[in-house]
Amino acid sequence: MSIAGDLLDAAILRGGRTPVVRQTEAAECGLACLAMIAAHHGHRIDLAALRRSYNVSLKGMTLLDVVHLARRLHLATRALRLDLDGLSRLRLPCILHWDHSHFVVLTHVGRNSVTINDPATGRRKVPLPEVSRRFTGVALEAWATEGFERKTERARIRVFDLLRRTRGFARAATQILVMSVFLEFAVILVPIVFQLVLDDVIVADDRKLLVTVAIGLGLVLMFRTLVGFVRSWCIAATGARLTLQWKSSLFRHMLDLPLDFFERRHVGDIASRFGSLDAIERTLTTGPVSALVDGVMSVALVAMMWLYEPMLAVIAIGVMGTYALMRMVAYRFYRVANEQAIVTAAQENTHFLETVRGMASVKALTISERRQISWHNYLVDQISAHLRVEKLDIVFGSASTLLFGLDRIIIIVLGAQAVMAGSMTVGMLVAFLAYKDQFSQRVATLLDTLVHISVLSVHGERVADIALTTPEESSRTAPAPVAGQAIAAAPQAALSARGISFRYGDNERPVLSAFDIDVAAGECVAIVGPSGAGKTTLLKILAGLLRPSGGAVLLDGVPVQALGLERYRSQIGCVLQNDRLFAGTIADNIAAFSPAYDPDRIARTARLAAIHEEILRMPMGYETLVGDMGSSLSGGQMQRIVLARALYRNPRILLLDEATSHLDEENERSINAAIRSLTIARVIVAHRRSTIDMADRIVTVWPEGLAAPQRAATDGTMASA
Ligand SMILES: Nc1ncnc2c1ncn2[C@@H]1O[C@H](COP(=O)(O)OP(=O)(O)OP(=O)(O)O)[C@@H](O)[C@H]1O
Repeated sequence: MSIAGDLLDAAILRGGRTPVVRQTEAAECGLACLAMIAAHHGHRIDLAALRRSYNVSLKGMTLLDVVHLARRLHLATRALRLDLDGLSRLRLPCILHWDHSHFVVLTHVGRNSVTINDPATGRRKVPLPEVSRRFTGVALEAWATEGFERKTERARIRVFDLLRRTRGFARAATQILVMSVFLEFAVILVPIVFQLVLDDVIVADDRKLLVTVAIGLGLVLMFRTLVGFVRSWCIAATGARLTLQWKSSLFRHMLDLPLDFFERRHVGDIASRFGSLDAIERTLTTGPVSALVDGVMSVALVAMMWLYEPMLAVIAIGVMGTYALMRMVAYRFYRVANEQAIVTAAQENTHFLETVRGMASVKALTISERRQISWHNYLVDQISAHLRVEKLDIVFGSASTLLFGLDRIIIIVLGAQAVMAGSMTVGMLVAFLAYKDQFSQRVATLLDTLVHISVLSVHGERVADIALTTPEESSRTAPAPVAGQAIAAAPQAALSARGISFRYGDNERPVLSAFDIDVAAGECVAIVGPSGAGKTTLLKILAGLLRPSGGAVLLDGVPVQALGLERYRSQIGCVLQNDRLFAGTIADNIAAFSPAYDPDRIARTARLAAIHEEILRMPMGYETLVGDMGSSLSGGQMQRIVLARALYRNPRILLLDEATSHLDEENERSINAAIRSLTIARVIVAHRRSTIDMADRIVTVWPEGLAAPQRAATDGTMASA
């Protein structure tokens, strides 16, 4: 989209027409379209706020889901099937089903083209032949009904709140401010000295005064350099402190977020949201202080100019006013351009990370060319978005050079006339010009700073997605267990789940409904069921990783929530389907990077997991380094180390999700024997007969909504609990 396009967006943002809301996650086009339509009718809601009221899974939304959410926003809807001719009769803006997997908002229908707001790429005109290829023929009209409120709902972080809560910022800001004020004295003083030199020293040929003035100027210069040096030092130190404080507390917060937060977002997007803190820090370290100083200085400089020549001062103020007006008008599209630059950078980063992580598949499928093309497209989007911001900067830079240059010429001409008329001296004119230049520069910088600070809200919105998501209740935040609810010290425990219900998104069918399971202390239960039935989901719920929408998990009869999640998890040894190792040694990984690990216990658990001998045969034994995410190990080795890691914790409950799926028969047999010999409660999700057979009992999970005869047909061999 061009600068003209940005201008259009900006105008629309002002005028209440249909703004572009960009999706930041792959599955969010439906949400973004609804946000656009709601904004058109006056309810300006951002995606973060919408996401909070409606959980969309990574699979995205169907048209029916869009209808349901529209109803919650008090928008009435009408779904239609139509051909191209019917587009002109639609009530606009409306949602079009696009490319069979995407939604866009139709805002205008012309003779040869239509205008759409595409949540993925922005606003554009689409020629009718392209529409006929991409439009699936399904449209959804939406309009405000009773109960619809014109309001603004934004889940964003107020950047100044961040500052208020930052330790030591107020003190550092005050120091920087005081030093800035000292520096500014020099700015006010120097033109007066120039005037003195021109009017008194040169005219009167006063050499003694010249020496005094030169010494004075030298002292001012030294003072300025020193204060400037200390000020820059303070700014750098404050910036570093802010980054450290903000990033570590945001990372801490992120670690406490529930697992489903990460399951619904791309890793590149989360990284980019995190990176938004850098942008906030860069602007806020100096922004508020320099805005304050520039503001006060502008007033002081106006006063100085007024003292010299009010008429010339009025001209300087008038030109400045014109520039300020121009920046205000253009602010909105500067913001839109910035927003696009950030979102496209996140998309490019996500694609990049995904490609690097999936390199083996890329090569095996010979899709390097296709990945290259799609990455190239993202990169072009990103670079053009940045280019748009840069072009805007160039436009403003040139406009200010032109305006202030003209202003200077006018003032020199009028000032020279005043000197010739005797109402000003040459020294006064030079001093006035120095003040005027400072004034123009200060106000321009002040406006730039204000624009940058306001654009920070874009970054604030992105950080808010992490910072405002409610953390799961951990032991740190959970109340201390009430008497009788503490975890017993006995090595064995019973696990049960009562009435468990779960769905991945508000728009998803339930995976589990009112599901019950009891595992007695010391018992081994195998969970079986067809693929996609919900076994992994159940195991994650039992492990305290997913929070069920209904029902409760109980350890020895005490609900998990009452125990505190972290305390509960510390009792559980868990091996998930795609469990990962972290970069470090094998010993570090088995001991989960505990600083005081017990080598004997590590060897014992590795023996149980049938990996001890293999580790000893490795070049550096337990000190062998494991690559990023376990990449230097075979799938089977990784599975056994992950199992050893789970056993190292001395768990009271062991949960295994296809933990032996990569193993050969012999290794599987010895692991099964080891697991059978354990005396703790075990829950094992398995497909293999040999693993299922070692269980004391089998529980079958059936896909929700599957009728009994279908269940029998799905798997006749499975025993039911
Ligand atoms: N993150 C997710 N978002 C949305 N839906 C999901 C997610 N993870 C799983 N599902 C869906 O939940 C259902 C149950 O998945 P689950 O992984 O629990 O099945 P499973 O019985 O363990 O399957 P398998 O035996 O193939 O591992 C599936 O329909 C799956 O598509």
